[in-house]
Amino acid sequence: MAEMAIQVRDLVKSYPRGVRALDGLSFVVPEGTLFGLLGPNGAGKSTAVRILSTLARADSGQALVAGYDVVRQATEVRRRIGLVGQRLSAVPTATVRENVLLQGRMFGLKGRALATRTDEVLSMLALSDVAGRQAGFCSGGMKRRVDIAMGIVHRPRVLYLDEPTTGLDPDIRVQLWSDLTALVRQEGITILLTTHYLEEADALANDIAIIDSGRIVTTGSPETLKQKLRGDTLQVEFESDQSEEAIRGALAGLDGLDEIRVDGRRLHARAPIGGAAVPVVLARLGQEAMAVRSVSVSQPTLDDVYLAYTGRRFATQADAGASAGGQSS
Ligand SMILES: Nc1ncnc2c1ncn2[C@@H]1O[C@H](COP(=O)(O)OP(=O)(O)OP(=O)(O)O)[C@@H](O)[C@H]1O
Repeated sequence: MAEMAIQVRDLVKSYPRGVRALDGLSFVVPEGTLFGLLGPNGAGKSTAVRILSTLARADSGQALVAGYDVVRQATEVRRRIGLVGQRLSAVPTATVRENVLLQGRMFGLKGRALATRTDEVLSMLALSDVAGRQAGFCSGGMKRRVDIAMGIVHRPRVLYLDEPTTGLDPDIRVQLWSDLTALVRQEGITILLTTHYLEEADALANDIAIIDSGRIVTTGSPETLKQKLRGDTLQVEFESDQSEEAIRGALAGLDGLDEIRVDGRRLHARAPIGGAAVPVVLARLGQEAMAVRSVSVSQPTLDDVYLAYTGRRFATQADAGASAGGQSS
C-alpha cells in the first residue's frame, strides 16, 4: 500500500462564539499525489490547512504529516512542508530571485546548494526570464508562481496550496495547473490544494474530498465520484420561476427520474437515459402549461456530485466566494 503523506483523524476545532469549524474531519493523502479539498466559504478548509501546517491547534483529533504528529513533532513537520496561502507573500521590492533565495536561506540552504536549487525552481516554474524583475512588477500569474517557487525551494515533502488560482485569468489558471502537475511528477511532492473551482479539482486532483460544515461528506477520485452517480443529468430552464411542489406534482410517477430539485427557474434531475427522458418530461411540463426555455442533458460533473451529497449547487456558492476572497491579478 502507498505511504500516506497526510493522515487526518477526527479533527475538531471550535472558535469563540460557538463556531465549529471542524467537526470530526478525517482523510488520508497518499504520497506523491495531488489531493483537492473542495468546499464553499466557511466549510473549514483554511482551518484544516492551518492545523496541518502547525499554525493552529485542533481541540481534539490527530494529524500526521510526512509521518510526524503536527502537535508533538511540530518542528519536524515544519521542515517538511511548504505553504502557499491565499495572500501573496513575496517582498514586492525584492527581485523574483532574491525572494526565492531569502526563503531558501530561512530553511538553512546556503552557498552553491542554495543558488543551484533557486535556479532549479525558477526554471521549473518558468520564472528564469523574470528572475531579475522586482516581484511587485510581475503579473498576477507570475506572482503566484513566485509564491510557489518560495514554497518549494527547501524541497518539502508536502505542499499546501490554499486557493492558489483564485482571482487569476482562466488561461493563467490553466498554465498554473500544468506547472503543478509537473511539480508532482518531477519533485515527487504531495500537494494538498483547496479550491473554489470544481473544474480545477477535476483537472488536477488524483483524489478529492468534499468538505461541508467541517466534515468530509465524500471522498475519492473525481472519476469514481462521478461514475457513482449513475445516469445523466437533466436540466430544464423555465421562462419564469416555478414552485418545487408544482414541478414534483407534474413529474410524479415518471420511471427512473430521481434527485428532482428546483431552484427558481431551473429544474435539475437525474435520469437513467437522459435523451429518453426529455420528451416525456417536456410533455408532462407542457400539460401543466409550464413554459420551457431550454433543456440540456449531460454526463455527471463534480457539481452534480456536490449537489448529490450536500443538497446544494457548488457553483453559486463558489462564485460568491471567489468574488469575496479573490485577489486581483
Ligand atoms: N479566527 C477565527 N475566529 C472565529 N471564527 C473563525 C476564525 N477562523 C475561521 N472562523 C470560522 O470558522 C469557519 C470555517 O472557516 P475556514 O476559514 O476554515 O473556512 P474555509 O472553508 O477555508 O473558507 P474560505 O474559503 O472562505 O477560506 C467559518 O465559519 C469561519 O467564519
